[in-house]
Amino acid sequence: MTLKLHNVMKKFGSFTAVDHLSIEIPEKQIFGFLGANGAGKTTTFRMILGLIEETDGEISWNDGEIGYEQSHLIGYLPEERGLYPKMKVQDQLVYLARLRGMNRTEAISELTYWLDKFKVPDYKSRKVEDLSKGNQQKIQFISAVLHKPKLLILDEPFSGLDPVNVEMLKEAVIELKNSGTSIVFSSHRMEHVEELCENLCILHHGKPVVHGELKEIKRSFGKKNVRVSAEFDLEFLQDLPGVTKFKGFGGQCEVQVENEQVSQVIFKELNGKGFVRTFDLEEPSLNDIFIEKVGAAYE
Ligand SMILES: Nc1ncnc2c1ncn2[C@@H]1O[C@H](COP(=O)(O)OP(=O)(O)OP(=O)(O)O)[C@@H](O)[C@H]1O
Repeated sequence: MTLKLHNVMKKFGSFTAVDHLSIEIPEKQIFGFLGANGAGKTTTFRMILGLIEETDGEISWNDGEIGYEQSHLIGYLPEERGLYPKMKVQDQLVYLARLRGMNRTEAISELTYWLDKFKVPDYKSRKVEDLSKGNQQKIQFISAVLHKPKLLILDEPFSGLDPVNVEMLKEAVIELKNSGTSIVFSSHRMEHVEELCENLCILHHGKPVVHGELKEIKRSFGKKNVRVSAEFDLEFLQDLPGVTKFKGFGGQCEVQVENEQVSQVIFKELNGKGFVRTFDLEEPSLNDIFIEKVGAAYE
């Protein structure tokens, strides 16, 4: 059940929020959707869900349209969290599950599973407004997955969560992927995307500037990072040709190099200057790639 967006465009008046976006979201994978504030991520999710209509282009799932029936196979965690504050957690989750075609018994069995998993089994009879923001978010996540969707769309699922809850949610996302759910999530945190996704897209002013497999994106970026620790001053490295960024001081530094050959030049330059404790050549981080493709234009 591949989700395909072909030349999708969304205009609000004369403003183009999403501009000729063509992406494929493979099934049973976790797909990362990145972009600075206002890049068009939420707008894209809303079009996939049919909450707003695309101005142009096509969105298909398994080569068909996403109609009422398919919408029951989708789970959505919106960016604006919205639960009924006065309702008790179990009543609310059962209500939302029934809207998606589940019966009460199934809903209770699923929600019990998830509340146990999130280590909050005793929240069933508590009102949503009495829970902390992070715990409300867990309940909202449960409401998005209770009906066992085939496609799960998560708009910034990790924002506002403490590190323990981030880990818990990540584990849940991985478990859902392993059970065959296709997942798309947006995030501003590159390390989450790096850890969870095989494929991703970076949007910039509504246009995809990077799209594809994470491994291939890193490989084709060309630039690499060299991390050095030595018992002598390394600042001279910043003046070498092919060194594009330098961070550090004294005997510790991380430099970005144009390509692998430059790292060999650095290695030779270090030779004979003193004791080198570590020398590591690393792939660029997704953060490096994001800053180069998107950040530079904002700074
Ligand atoms: N209903 C609307 N009417 C007019 N403009 C809109 C509407 N919805 C979104 N926009 C504009 O479209 C652009 C993209 O917004 P969107 O919410 O999709 O961004 P985003 O990538 O999700 O951002 P963030 O990371 O801040 O959540 C923004 O400039 C926003 O102001």
